[in-house]
Amino acid sequence: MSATNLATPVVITPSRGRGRGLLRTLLGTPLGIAAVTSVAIVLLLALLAPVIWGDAADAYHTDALRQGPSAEHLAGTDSLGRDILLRVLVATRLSVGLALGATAIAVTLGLLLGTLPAVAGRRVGRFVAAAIDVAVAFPALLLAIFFAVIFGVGEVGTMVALGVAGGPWFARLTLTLSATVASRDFVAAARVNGVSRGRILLRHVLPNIGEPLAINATLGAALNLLAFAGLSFLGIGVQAPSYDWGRLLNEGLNGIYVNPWAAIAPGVAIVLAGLAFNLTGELAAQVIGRRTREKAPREPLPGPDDAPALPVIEHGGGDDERETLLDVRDLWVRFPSGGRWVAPVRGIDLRLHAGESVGVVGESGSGKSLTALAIAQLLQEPAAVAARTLRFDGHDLRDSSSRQTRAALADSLAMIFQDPMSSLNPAMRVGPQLAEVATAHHGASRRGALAQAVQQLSAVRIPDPERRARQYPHEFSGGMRQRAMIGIGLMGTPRLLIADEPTTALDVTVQRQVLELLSAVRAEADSALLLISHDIAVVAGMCERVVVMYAGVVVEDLPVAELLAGPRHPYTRALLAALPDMETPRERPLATIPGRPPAPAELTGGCPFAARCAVASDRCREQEPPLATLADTGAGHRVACWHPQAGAVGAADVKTETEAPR
Ligand SMILES: Nc1ncnc2c1ncn2[C@@H]1O[C@H](COP(=O)(O)OP(=O)(O)OP(=O)(O)O)[C@@H](O)[C@H]1O
Repeated sequence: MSATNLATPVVITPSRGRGRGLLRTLLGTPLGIAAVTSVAIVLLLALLAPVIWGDAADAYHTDALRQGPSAEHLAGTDSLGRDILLRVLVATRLSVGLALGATAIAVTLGLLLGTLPAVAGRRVGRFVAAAIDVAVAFPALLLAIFFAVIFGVGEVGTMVALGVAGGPWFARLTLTLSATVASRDFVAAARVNGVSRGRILLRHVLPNIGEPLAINATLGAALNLLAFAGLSFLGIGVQAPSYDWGRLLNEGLNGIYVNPWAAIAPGVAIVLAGLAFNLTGELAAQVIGRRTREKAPREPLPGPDDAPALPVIEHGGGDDERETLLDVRDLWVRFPSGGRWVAPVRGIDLRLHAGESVGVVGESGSGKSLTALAIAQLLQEPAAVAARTLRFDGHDLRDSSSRQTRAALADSLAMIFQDPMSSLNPAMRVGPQLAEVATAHHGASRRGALAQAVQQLSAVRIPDPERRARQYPHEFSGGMRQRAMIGIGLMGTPRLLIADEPTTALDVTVQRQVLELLSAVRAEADSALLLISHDIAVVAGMCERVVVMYAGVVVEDLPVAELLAGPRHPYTRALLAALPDMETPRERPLATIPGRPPAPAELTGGCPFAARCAVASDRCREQEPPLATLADTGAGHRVACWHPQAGAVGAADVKTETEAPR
């Protein structure tokens, strides 16, 4: 047994969440059955074997000394004629009990030590953290032997020794996990609200690290089982007349040439019990990891999974003769929810030409981000994505497992997220983060890539780029971080930039600068832009075309010029009419669209905007209108409405809160 194995927990940090019935689901898997059955057998033996076979295992058979396996003694007898199999079974209680006891001590000690820096003052905290680091540096086996001598050779002394030796590992784990949680915003908020350190630890930190600790404790128990057997084998652990598997193994090895089963039987027991604990640890990890996942509902998936693919369109609808860069038709995103499928994105049609800038607007929850993530192939299980056409730059994205498709996405599509702090690596300097793209995609040398990174930082208007390239993201302001993200996006040769609310986290002046920069640099690079925003004014200022989304569908797709002249869908008109301008009377309340968009699970089949629409009819409530070109609009203007409006937008297009929806 290696010293590093001894009571050294394997660190598993599972995802968090709550769910029901998952344990039952897991019991249906081979791993679940194996783990539960094996651990149940081990525990039952530990409980019952000494009661049932305790006396028989101690009985001497002077007529059968050191015998091999026979019908009477299945694994043979030892030098005093005692039945080896019965002794192995009876030893389960002591072996498992001591391993669990040592684990309990290690976990308790680890929790106490690991959380002390969080509750004690800074100086004490630093001292404890340093002491833990020093203790972890010692080989755990040597520590255990050292403590066994101090606490006294024997089962209790060795159990305490093993627990104390394993404590620093759990303390280090607790310290690392709680430091990660302690830096989260909800802990900072609790601190600002005057919550005491002890309460923060109990209410906010420990519940968030309990699961990984529990899993590692289970795996630690398996390692302690092996460690205890090892120490007993060395003569430090359990002393005669008591016996555990380690002692039986030691005794068996003395007569291995006469009866090999005397050594094999306790060896097998150690391996099987260790395996049972390991399987339980694995099972615990899976149970916790899967708790957030919903089971796939039995009902058929809504959407175009079995529908034939649509023919490729080289030049998208309208009069635009530019090459079609992105062609999305009938795109669906579905999630399992409460035993049903819900579809927050329901058959989106979207086309982008090379170099074109298109804005996607809509209220929160309309499916804008999911659409972008589905296009960039960033959605994972349990999301189910399907489309009749999903082509980008000549590649069928539905075949995202193909190497060429992945390479095309990596090189030609760049994504800029809402929060640059979470999309930049906090442990890496900014320059190397930009340089990584040049190294990965263009095989640039380290030095060459860094020079390109500095150039790019300068191109996205970051002052003193050489110095800034050597800094970490936390040393940048929010606006500079977002510029750096834009810089990263432009390090490759992106044909399409998808920017998902790129300025939401920034203040108004910086927002404007970042948007102007985005507009300028993408025009220079001749990249197309898909700008997602809830601000129709921003989109109108930056894009050639606007796609308006509502409750998972596109309700209007129109050129910006027609948006200003007067859109046709009542929702688009209401969005525009609700925009305040310099002439909006200050004494009047701001106009709002009363009500809220329906959640994906609340959709009933009619037009999703009907409940909030001033011109909705019975037909609207019963039948969902298709997205179509109207007789009096150009091919580049499509609307999904049974009663499209005309003319300039006015106050009548938006209701105030006092007006009830019809
Ligand atoms: N993992 C998920 N499981 C179930 N539903 C989800 C999941 N992710 C998103 N949704 C639902 O999908 C809908 C659309 O979400 P999405 O993030 O695309 O909205 P959005 O238009 O980008 O909103 P925002 O402007 O607030 O970012 C929401 O109702 C959301 O609750």
